[in-house]
Amino acid sequence: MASSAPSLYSFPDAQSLAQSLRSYVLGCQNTAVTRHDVFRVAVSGGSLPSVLAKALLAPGTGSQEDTPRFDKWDIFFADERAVPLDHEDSNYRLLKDELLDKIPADQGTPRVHPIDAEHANDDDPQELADLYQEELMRSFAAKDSVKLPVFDLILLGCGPDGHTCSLFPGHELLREKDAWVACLSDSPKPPPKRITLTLPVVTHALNIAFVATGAGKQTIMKQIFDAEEGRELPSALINHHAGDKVSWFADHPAVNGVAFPKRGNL
Ligand SMILES: O=C1O[C@H](COP(=O)(O)O)[C@@H](O)[C@H](O)[C@H]1O
Repeated sequence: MASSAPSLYSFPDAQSLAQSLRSYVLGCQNTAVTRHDVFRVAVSGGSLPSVLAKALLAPGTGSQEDTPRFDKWDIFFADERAVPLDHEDSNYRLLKDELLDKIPADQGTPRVHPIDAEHANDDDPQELADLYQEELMRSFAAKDSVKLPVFDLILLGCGPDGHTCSLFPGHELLREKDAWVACLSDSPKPPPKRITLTLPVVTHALNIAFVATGAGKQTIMKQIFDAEEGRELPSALINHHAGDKVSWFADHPAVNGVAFPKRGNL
């Protein structure tokens, strides 16, 4: 269990949320590039890619610290659906349409590591999970002894049921201790076959950010932050295990009525 609490930022509108998310992500980028000349980030699907694109594609101040350096980015996926990369359910396709295809040429080209269902047997999502774990091992394990990958940043969404990545409430995958990447064939949210980073990998990241917007998230946000019975929700487990490494970027409608202390600025 982490010793300290996550930060919950609340913004009046999409514009101010995007501005703060930009500062946060570029802060993580700059620290990572200074430290090891690469920024290793995992990205979710759902509502996250469009908010991230709004943050990163906006004109910046022109200062060095406010400039995306996509040539230094290694982009991985926090979860993916076992569908072709051009399928409308693909998280890769979503990120490509919202962000990757719109990056200005002078900001460089990221190295993108999709979870590509074409590389595995259709009926066997475990094969796809194994292949992606090998991809992570190639990227993170300079030595054979790396126990868990250390992402510089993992960007997460939170579903109205409290799921994050493809880790769903009450699902046995929440007890996974060894695998870096896991599969499921019984996702309660369609499509059923999915690949996901596991809880130990997510909580091992240096920084973890959730984006949760809209009144549709209000009930689950109260459960995650205020209610005893919400403690076992996947998003709450990440708060619990990663503590102050976790920052939530929410808008006012999503956190209306949440008692947990909220901040207005980074
Ligand atoms: O199915 C998924 O849902 C979550 C949450 O999506 P949101 O639209 O409520 O933000 C998302 O983070 C995940 O990547 C995706 O596969």
